[in-house]
Amino acid sequence: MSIISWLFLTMAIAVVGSLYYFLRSLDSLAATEISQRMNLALKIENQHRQELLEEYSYWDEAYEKIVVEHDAQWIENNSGDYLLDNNGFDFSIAVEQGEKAAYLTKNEDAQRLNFDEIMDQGLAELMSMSGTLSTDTQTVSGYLLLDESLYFVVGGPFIDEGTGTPRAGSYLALGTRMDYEYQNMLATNYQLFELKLDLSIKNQANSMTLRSPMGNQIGTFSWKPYSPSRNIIPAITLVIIAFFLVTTLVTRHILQKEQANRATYENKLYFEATRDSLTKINNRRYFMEIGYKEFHLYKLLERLFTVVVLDIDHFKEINDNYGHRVGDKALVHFTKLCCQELRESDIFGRIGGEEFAIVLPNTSIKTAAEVANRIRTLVIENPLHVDNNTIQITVSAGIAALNKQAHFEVLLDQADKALYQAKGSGRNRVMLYN
Ligand SMILES: Nc1nc2c(ncn2[C@@H]2O[C@H](COP(=O)(O)OP(=O)(O)OP(=O)(O)O)[C@@H](O)[C@H]2O)c(=O)[nH]1
Repeated sequence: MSIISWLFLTMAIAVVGSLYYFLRSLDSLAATEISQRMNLALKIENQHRQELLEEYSYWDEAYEKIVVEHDAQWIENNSGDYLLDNNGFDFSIAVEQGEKAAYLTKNEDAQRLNFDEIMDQGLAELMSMSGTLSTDTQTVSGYLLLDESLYFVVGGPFIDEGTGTPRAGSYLALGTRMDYEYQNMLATNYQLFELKLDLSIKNQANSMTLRSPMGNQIGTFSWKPYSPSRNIIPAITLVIIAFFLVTTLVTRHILQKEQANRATYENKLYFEATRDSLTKINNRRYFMEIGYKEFHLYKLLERLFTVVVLDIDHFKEINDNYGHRVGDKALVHFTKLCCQELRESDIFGRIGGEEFAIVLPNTSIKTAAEVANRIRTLVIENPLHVDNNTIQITVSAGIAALNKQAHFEVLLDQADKALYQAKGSGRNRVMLYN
């Protein structure tokens, strides 16, 4: 795997790890918040119901009509339908003089309740707890299990409006059945999810225990923990995938561009190191390098191997008569003409100012002479046309073939000697070394 791939892998692990930690923390925070919200919900509901109870027990007329006058009609109307319907209670119960008399009104949902059951299942405790309180209202609340349903009950004595003191021997309690409707109301008002009341006693996460006035566990309220991660994960996953996709594409693009640049640069370097800058054919150094290798290979294989050295005749005159720029054009022109006569396998190079050499593998000295003569003829037939001048060029060539020479330079030197003879014999001719 490349360093980049390792880098990506490490980055991906770090991102996923951090995200996992972040989402876990988020979920845990949310779970704590929901649990706090649940506690607050029950506290607020408790407070609200206690305030309603206080309002009623501070009402002297209620005390007079219920405890003193026993006005059944008044009781029915005021602590009955009105109180229950308008404030969400399911029953109200007024107890007088240590249970001597009781007035119980209840709505349809609490029809099966009776006074004794309510007293037995916890109201007696509530009353005794109220009595021990030194507060003005002596209001107490608690959960009671009545007729297999859980009720939230608030209770306290009637209060003398004038003196503000509890009236001894009187007690008023209001109960709310914790039914589906009540749970629904809690869920909606306090943004809680999937609230469930369970009468079996379980100690589990995301739940709270409900206790009777005496502190006994009588039920469990559980809720669904809110997991923000579930909502965020698809979006985050998309963002991560998009991020890695874009990063991968951009990196790939940059690397490819870099590679292409490097390849172009290397090609350029290679070209500059091996080619003659004017004619673009092999320079002397590179010609000698590959010529040397081919020479030894063909010597080993005992195959035909010939070298031709070419030199433009009286080139100095071209320079002198038309200038160096035209001289350069003549060199390029000559090179192009030579190339027309050469094979792919031939090695052509500029080995001096106006001196060129060709390595002809698998070629006899006779064939090499034919090639050299074809070049010579082509050069004569194609004078250089420049700046309205027609410049006739001729070339002389010397040829040597591989036989017993130990080095490539020796062969080249022999071809050069033949060239010298060609020059000496009047130029524009091809001579063989012998
Ligand atoms: N324009 C141009 N001239 C060059 C270049 N390289 C060498 N020369 C010139 O080529 C000429 C070669 O002259 P000589 O060596 O006297 O040979 P010649 O005039 O060709 O005469 P022979 O070879 O004897 O036929 C010199 O004047 C060099 O300055 C080049 O790259 N461009």
